[in-house]
Amino acid sequence: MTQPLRIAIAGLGTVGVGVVRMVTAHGDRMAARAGRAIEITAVSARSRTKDRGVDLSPYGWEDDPVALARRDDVDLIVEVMGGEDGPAKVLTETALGSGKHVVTANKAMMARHGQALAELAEANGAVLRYEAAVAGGIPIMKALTEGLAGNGIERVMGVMNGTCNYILTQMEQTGADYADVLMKAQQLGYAEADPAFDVGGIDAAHKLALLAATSFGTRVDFDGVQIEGIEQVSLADIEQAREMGYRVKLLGIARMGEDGLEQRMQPVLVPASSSVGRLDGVTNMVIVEGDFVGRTVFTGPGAGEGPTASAILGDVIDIARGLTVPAFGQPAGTLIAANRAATAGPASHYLRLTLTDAPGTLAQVAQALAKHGISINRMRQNDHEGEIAPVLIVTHNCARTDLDAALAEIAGSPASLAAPVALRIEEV
Ligand SMILES: NC(=O)C1=CN([C@@H]2O[C@H](COP(=O)(O)OP(=O)(O)OC[C@H]3O[C@@H](n4cnc5c(N)ncnc54)[C@H](O)[C@@H]3O)[C@@H](O)[C@H]2O)C=CC1
Ligand SMILES: N[C@@H](CC=O)C(=O)O
Ligand code: NA
Repeated sequence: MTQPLRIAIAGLGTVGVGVVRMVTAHGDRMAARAGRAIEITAVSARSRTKDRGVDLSPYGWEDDPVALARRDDVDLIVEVMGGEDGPAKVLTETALGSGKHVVTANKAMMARHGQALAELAEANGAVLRYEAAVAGGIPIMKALTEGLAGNGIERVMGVMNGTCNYILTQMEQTGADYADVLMKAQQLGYAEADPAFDVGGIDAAHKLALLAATSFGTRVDFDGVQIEGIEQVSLADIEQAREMGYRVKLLGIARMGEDGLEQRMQPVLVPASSSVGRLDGVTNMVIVEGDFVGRTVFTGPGAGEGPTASAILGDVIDIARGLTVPAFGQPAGTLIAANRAATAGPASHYLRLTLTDAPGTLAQVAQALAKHGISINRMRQNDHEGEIAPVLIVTHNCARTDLDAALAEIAGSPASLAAPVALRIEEV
């Protein structure tokens, strides 16, 4: 009979408690599938006495999470504390350094230190997996490193932050206030410990950097991601976009071209009828375009207790089975440092301008756009009262640098009463 795989859990918040519940609920099923029992032997968190609604009495306890990696009765660490550096990183290094496997949900740590950690794992015959870190419950890392491994990947993109998609869709559907919806996302266990990571696009950028590295065989380059969050997206833009047939999404795109690796995470407009446009709530979507397979689309819950525990235990079962896929799908030493591509290509843009309601104002706008070679595809001025005229414009394809130059001119004119809003329209 094969020995059980003995796991220790560092962190007993949303995800850690989910892992305890899932092992308790499906221990027999997982043992049957893995061919050996999966046993929790020890746990660690900040508070030993907090009531988490699960029975921790069968497990050993460590006040110091790093001590879990030194225990003789632990083969694998589930790291679900979070934090780019600090105890999560020390624990992971200690475990891998002594040949213990690590399964982590920590995208911040992996996006910053993934290369070094993957090298450490391989040097010590340990396995490092992080399915839960990328698009929560969607088994996208497994798809990339196994099912799609024969392909050359040309582009990978998608919606990768459940909190942001929840906020954007709740605001659209209920007209609710941004701060209230963010608080609800926190209560539901979707948000990061610091939700600025979610709304600032940083969490999704961590995931995009990990997807890009695995897709293109490159060293993870988080600093190479151009990041814009959803903080500046207003209810007005969400509503106007909907009226014009679009929805606002925090979309990430990674593309490997002759000019290098382009990685960007930003709020964009997508056609409301597209697969990305139809995503609601905490749902994520990752689209992978491979040279032989074509376009593949993966969708599912991107955050929350159950989906994240599901991803963690998928990795644990693979390790219990003896699967030793490298962290980025190929030996860490073979990953190459990619050049960064200069800019995103031209695209159509949505503009919302707040102008004085006076003769000649629109002509000035058209002139400023024309001066920078930008032509107007659609323009709309809704009914309004008083002296303030909201104007919506959809441009034809244009370079963002040209658009920014035109918008700077418009913003500097006395006819402009508020900073112009510009959002890229992405064909997905
Ligand atoms: N909540 C979610 O839906 C998802 C979370 N993740 C990731 O999973 C990890 C955990 O997330 P949550 O469970 O939501 O966080 P949480 O804040 O609910 O729980 C964190 C747990 O770690 C413990 N902890 C934190 N720092 C510690 C330290 N220095 N020493 C000892 N214990 C410490 C806390 O006591 C708590 O039990 C993070 O890396 C997060 O990015 C990944 C995917 C989805
Ligand atoms: N805060 C993250 C959690 C999962 O990765 C999100 O909202 O997607
Ligand atoms: Na995943």
